[in-house]
Amino acid sequence: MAISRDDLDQHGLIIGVSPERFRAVAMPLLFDHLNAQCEGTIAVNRQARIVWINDKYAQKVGIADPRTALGKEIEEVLPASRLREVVESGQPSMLDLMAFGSEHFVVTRIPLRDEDGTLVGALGFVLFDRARHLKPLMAKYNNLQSQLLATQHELAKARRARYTIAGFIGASAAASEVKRQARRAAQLDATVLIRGETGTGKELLAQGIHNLSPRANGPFVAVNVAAIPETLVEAELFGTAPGAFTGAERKGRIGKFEVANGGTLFLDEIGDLPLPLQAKLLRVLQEQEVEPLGSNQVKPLNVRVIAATHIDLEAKVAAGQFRDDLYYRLNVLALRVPPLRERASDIPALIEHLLDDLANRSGLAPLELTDDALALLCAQPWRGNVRELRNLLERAQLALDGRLDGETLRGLLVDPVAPSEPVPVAPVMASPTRTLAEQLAQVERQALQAALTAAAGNRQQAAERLGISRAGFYAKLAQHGLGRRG
Ligand SMILES: Nc1ncnc2c1ncn2[C@@H]1O[C@H](COP(=O)(O)OP(=O)(O)OP(=O)(O)O)[C@@H](O)[C@H]1O
Repeated sequence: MAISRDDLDQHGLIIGVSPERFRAVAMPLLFDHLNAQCEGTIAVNRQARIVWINDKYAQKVGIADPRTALGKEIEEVLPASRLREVVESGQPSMLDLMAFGSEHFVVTRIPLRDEDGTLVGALGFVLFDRARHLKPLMAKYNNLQSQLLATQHELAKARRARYTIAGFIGASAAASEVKRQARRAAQLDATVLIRGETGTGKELLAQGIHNLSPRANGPFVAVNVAAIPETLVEAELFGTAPGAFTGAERKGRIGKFEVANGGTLFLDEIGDLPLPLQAKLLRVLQEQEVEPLGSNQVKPLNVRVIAATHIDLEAKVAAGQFRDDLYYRLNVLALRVPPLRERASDIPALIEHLLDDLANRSGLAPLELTDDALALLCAQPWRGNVRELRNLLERAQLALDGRLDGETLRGLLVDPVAPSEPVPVAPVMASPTRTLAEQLAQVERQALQAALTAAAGNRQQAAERLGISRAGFYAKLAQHGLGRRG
């Protein structure tokens, strides 16, 4: 049965043909056309087993005799095929990319129904294979795909904590104590509250705790609560459900709690968390499940929270601005990071570390400090702590030609404090948990640093103050990792 000339009017339009007859004629034609034009055709039955495959397709996928494929489950021959979904859902998949080995085919899949409309199988056509027609498009697709993979890799890397507890530079009693507490916190899985002025290294320690904890392979996600507009904090932390909002949020957003699942969430400036959200955070911490905004479904979580603050949280609790139950929940393990002025003996080692780090990052040679510049640096109060010190050294490195002397430094400091009295060294507390050798080493290191500070960085004088030879002094500096500088 075909459409005859009598079925056409003078314009060539088909007339007087019933839709059933038209369909009966067109269907086999369409199939023949697709079969001939396409790069391959395959059919499966209701169980997604192959019932037919044309020679072209068989050849493309390396099957010498198409009959050997018959009866096999589709995935056995085409591992990435989604024909099974089509036979199960009855829905076509009009255009898709299907991977085969290192190639990608552009495919279309349609369900096959019998005369009663009952689903009996599915047909798959390879519209184009990558090699012949779609090279430019596929090159673009492959390029985007590899860019996506690289970005995902970068993101995962960025979410890995960079710092370790050992990377927290300082051997003063105060620095050693906070590192000891951080190591202990890494062994436990409880919530941690890190207190300390701005720039003292709270985030660095949080990363160090994460890195030393059993969660080290999970993500480390940092959120600065104070940096997010109040109206967005809830969505940022807990996420939003799809459809809960219009515009950009329509698709829903994954909250930072979910991003940190399996790892650690660092909540910086926790004191700035709006009161209504404090209740929600408390619930998340207690229940270990999150309910995205606009959703009525809870998602289970496994996140450790490390919070940090530079403000007097107890005063906020007393003023009714911070929930006391949340305060107690966060304060399970409390760490206080000392300000730099309480551990001035650590300044020379910190300077050395920061200069090396800046040199590594910039590709420039490390800045050389003269003895008077070092002494001047050691005498400053550093209200912005290590961050301020780092920023100053960075500015100096960019502005100067590899060498920083006292006079130039005075020009860079806002309100320079002259080095006069030696910076007091925090006393070492005798500890029953550390060995005698460790405690003696700590005292020795502090003595070296104090002598250096008192001698304004002059090593000969520092050695004399300590009553040891210059060579002996240098050997001890090296032994304590205080190295050469200036
Ligand atoms: N003990 C340290 N050893 C080495 N680098 C440090 C140390 N403390 C701080 N830094 C460096 O100083 C900078 C500030 O540290 P960090 O961001 O951890 O401070 P913070 O206390 O979290 O600051 P804020 O309260 O402002 O968020 C970072 O570049 C960090 O690497």
